[in-house]
Amino acid sequence: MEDHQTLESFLSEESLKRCIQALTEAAEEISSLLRKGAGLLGLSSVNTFGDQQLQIDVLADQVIEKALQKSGVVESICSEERSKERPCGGTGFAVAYDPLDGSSIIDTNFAVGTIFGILKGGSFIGHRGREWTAAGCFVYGPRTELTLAVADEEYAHQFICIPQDSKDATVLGRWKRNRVFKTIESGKLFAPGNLRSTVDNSGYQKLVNYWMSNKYQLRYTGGMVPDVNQLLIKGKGVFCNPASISSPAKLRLLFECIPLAFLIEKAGGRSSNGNISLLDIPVNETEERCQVCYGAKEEVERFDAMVGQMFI
Ligand SMILES: O=P(O)(O)OC[C@H]1O[C@](O)(COP(=O)(O)O)[C@@H](O)[C@@H]1O
Ligand SMILES: [Mg+2]
Ligand SMILES: [Mg+2]
Repeated sequence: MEDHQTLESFLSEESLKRCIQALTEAAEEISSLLRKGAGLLGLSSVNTFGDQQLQIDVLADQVIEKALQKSGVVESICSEERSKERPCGGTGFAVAYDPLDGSSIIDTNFAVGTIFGILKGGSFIGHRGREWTAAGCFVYGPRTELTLAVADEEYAHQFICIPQDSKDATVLGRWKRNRVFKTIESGKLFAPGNLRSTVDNSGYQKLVNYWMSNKYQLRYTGGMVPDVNQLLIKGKGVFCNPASISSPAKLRLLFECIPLAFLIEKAGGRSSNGNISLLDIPVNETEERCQVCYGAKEEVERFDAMVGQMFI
């Protein structure tokens, strides 16, 4: 579908519109920083998860914070770089985000992204993804795109940022809908994260054998945003990142796993931690990590049956 509806006319609720406008402004700035190669080489410090941060991780985090503060509709924020929830100067929403996902593949010039989740109120703690207002991800590749799902709207929607010369164009008017994602079918495409865990996760090893002997096509970049987003675009396949004792869960429940589950389930796919939907797991702490599987119903059911949640 290419109806070119603007993001501005797609969003009907005024305060959500302001929140998403802030995120798109930030994404345009991050995309321009990435194009210039800003902050790629310098290491900054270590975040609350103990990950080494690049300067660009910290820059992207600050760009988003500033934009959300300006919006006036955000009560609290937290991010992968600064994981404690803190006030953001406005009222209306709590926003959680991974400012730059895929830091380890920025130097290779692969596609990377920003992931976000939005909930009405002041905190994510105690709430499940099913209660969220919206979630999405920006993809910074040859094109800058937004994949967005809103609780009150059906399906997941892709918007492309089309730079416009006209000074009159609103920021949201620059984002044009390109596709609507309604279904994820079973299809022979697999994106197997944390493969090292097959060493001591025999269920995952069996699942990989199943994919190989059934001639699935491997499509994995090491960036969660493009690796999960491709399931929507291709309308088929499976992504997973399971855990084992020697290779524990890496992905963050609040900043990465639930937002992408929100998108995938809105598009007719399934998500799981090996047992239940990621949208049914209440956030107890902003730092929680989780194993994940996303994709077509049958693929996620196969993951639950073969891998399950033994190592969570
Ligand atoms: O390279 P690894 O350790 O297997 O991990 C891959 C995963 O790590 C991530 O890069 C983690 O995200 P960050 O870059 O935000 O830390 C995911 O995008 C990806 O799926
Ligand atoms: Mg990440
Ligand atoms: Mg990150």
